[in-house]
Amino acid sequence: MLTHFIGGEPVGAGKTFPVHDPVTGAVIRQVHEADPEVVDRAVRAAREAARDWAALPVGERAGWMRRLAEGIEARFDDLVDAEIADTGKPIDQTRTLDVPRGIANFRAFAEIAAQRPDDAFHLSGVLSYTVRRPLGVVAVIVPWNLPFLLMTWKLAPALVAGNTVVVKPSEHTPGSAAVFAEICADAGLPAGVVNIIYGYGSSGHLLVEHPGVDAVSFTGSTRTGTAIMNTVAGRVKPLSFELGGKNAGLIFEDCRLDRAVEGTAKSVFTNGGQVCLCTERVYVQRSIFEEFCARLATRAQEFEPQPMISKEHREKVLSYYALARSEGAKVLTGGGVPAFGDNRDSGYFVEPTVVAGLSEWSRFNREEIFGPVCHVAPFDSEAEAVDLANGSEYGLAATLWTGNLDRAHRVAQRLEAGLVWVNTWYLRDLRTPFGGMKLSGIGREGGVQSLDFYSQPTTITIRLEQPDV
Ligand SMILES: NC(=O)c1ccc[n+]([C@@H]2O[C@H](COP(=O)([O-])OP(=O)(O)OC[C@H]3O[C@@H](n4cnc5c(N)ncnc54)[C@H](O)[C@@H]3O)[C@@H](O)[C@H]2O)c1
Ligand SMILES: O=C/C=C/C=C(\O)C(=O)O
Repeated sequence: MLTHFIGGEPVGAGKTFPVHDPVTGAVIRQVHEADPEVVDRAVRAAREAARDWAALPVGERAGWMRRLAEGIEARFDDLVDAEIADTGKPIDQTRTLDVPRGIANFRAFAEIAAQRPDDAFHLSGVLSYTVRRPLGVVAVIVPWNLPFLLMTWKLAPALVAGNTVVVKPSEHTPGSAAVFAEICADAGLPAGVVNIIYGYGSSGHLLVEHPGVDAVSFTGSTRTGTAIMNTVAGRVKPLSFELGGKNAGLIFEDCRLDRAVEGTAKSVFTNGGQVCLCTERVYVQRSIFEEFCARLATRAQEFEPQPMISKEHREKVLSYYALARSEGAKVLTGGGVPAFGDNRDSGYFVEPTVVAGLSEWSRFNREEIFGPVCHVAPFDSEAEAVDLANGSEYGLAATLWTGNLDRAHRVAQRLEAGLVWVNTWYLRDLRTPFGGMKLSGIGREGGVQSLDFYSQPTTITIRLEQPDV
């Protein structure tokens, strides 16, 4: 039974809900669900801890971040196990991406914060400088696809900037957050600096609307982002939103085809397509279209299927497979449910899928699916490729494959996306701005952009005595 972590203590109040193993569908844990009383208790604990935490020198908070990174290292295997149990992710990915990024997130923000200078401006005897102070209590609401990576990506900068936090992980993936609560307690982190509560969207709603919450940092769907924005509008709480995507991949005839096929396959099928950065629209220059499609379809068949997070999400993805057919698509590979002949048949798997032949205006090509699936379409000119990529209401990420350096820069700078990868995908430098345009989000996190969101400046202006010379 997982209990909330509030004021440094386990709190086991409230109703409970089950978490399922996506590989087999079996119930693997029961978790307490945060009701209004629990949410209030967590926010109060965070408020009580806020003043002392904010008063620590940033170097000391950076020291805490390094200790948390060490704590994660010490519990590495437990975190891997918890993450795999809740998500069914491949162990290789969990050991090389999800958990290491938790460590890297704390280390990176410790350095960035400790080294950041404040601004100062001097002009004609007027000196202005800024001091930054934390926002107070930040609600951190995160999804199920990269649970530990995304939680720590927000926690580290929020904490090092001097805020205290109440985190609500996804109802599907509380396990790694529960291990992290133990890490905070074992490290001796002051009580109330990190509070973790569990529950569905209804618990998240109670948290963001609580008057003791000063700001909301949210990663999840555009639909939930809209709901949160409405909830907090009356109190004009600062929001950071990392939302959905409908990301394009552009494959030019001058690319290294083997790398483009492999990279595109990874960008479509990694984590079962359940990464906001995954490619769902692939545009290929006509001269190499047939060959590229054939090779991508072959590569899709080799991918070890990863389960969808839940029965409902699997139904959603399968409904898009059906939609593709009803909208007139040609299915190049997949489109169904794999049969294993063992207990995985009661899990939440779908086949990696590639389809073609749909209009840009089809629902399939406009809506985020969040599964191991893409649509492939040909283009004739660079200008057309850019227009096709930009013809989406989303603007999170884009990937382009070309051997022409001029083209790479020209196209990358014209794409309406917060992130553009050239001849690679999901390669990260944690100091860079991360986030999306249009329906994909508000603001950027990463590096000093995170510190800017999780703090607010006061500008102090002083008229200096003019020297008598
Ligand atoms: N841009 C990014 O960096 C990024 C990263 C990962 C995932 N995502 C997006 O996340 C989505 C998949 O995750 P999901 O299905 O868990 O998203 P979701 O929006 O359904 O849920 C995200 C979180 O919000 C909570 N929540 C739901 N309703 C709420 C409400 N009314 N008020 C407050 N909290 C509420 C959920 O319980 C969960 O913890 C996809 O759209 C994906 O693109 C974006
Ligand atoms: O599913 C979305 C992935 C988001 C990734 C990050 O926020 C990151 O790598 O920092």
